Amino acid sequence: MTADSDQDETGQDGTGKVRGYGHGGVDTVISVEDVNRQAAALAVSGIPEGRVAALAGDRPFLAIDSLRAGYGKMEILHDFNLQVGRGQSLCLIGPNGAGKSTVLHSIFGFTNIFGGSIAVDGKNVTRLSPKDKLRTAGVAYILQDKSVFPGMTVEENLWMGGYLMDKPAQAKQKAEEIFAKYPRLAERRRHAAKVLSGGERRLLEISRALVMDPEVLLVDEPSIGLEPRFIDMVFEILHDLQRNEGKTIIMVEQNAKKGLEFADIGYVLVSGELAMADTGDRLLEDPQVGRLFLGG
Ligand SMILES: Nc1ncnc2c1ncn2[C@@H]1O[C@H](COP(=O)(O)OP(=O)(O)OP(=O)(O)O)[C@@H](O)[C@H]1O
Repeated sequence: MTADSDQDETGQDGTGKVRGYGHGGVDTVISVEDVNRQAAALAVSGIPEGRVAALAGDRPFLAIDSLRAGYGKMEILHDFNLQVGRGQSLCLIGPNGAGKSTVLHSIFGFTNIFGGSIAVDGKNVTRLSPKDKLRTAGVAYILQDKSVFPGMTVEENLWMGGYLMDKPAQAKQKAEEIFAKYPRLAERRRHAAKVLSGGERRLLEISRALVMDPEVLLVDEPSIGLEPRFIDMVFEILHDLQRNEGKTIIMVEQNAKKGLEFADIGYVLVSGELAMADTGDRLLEDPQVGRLFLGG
């Protein structure tokens, strides 16, 4: 939680209530149960035919078709579809437990797939291992908070990002390119990762994924645990990677307002099903999204 607010960056205040991020500040309080009940009603009407494809433009770069996936024998995603064009960004929002992170886990190969397919640049990658997703399909997964190796230096953490490269020298060269781009990391290259601020640590997590030069970044909760000033910094970094380096970004973000402001495409996921799909801007203006996820 921040010093000047009694809610954390997810909009939850520790009482089981979700407090909104209305444009003029917090203006509604709605219970988690109410969010789930009302969100479930959203899923009933479904998505207009062709909407998912239209949002992704002419040709989807990453496409998920009728995916059924989960953990063990439990199916979490039911006939889930997603399409994103090359260089686009997409943000998944929705109630707790809706399956948002499971979408990222499934793309990267962390779940059991019961049906459907995942393609990157027209190639079927549904059953590739995480290692091959990274090495051959160019998909990187940026873990939630606390994934850096705290006792290792910043540069050692970056080199670890290249552990799948054929030669260690390649990872070191890529690390130098990253240091040139982010002086803030370069200044701290021989410091242990544990002494970094929250924002610097998130920058290191993102940078470590960049060592393999992926085309698709799966970003799980980039704002989690960060002070507001660092949240803005992290979104600016992601924005730069999308706009200036052409990365395709698929993100899960509890701070729905930030996520939808950032993303070209927004999806609302409810109980493992796609309930709404539109541009990020239009979802931000949608009264139901506003009431349930933005606080009024
Ligand atoms: N590794 C796992 N093994 C078994 N079940 C899991 C695992 N990870 C998630 N789940 C279950 O899958 C469901 C969806 O979880 P998921 O984390 O994808 O939801 P989410 O929408 O990202 O939620 P949140 O916003 O709370 O992070 C939940 O019921 C959760 O308990």
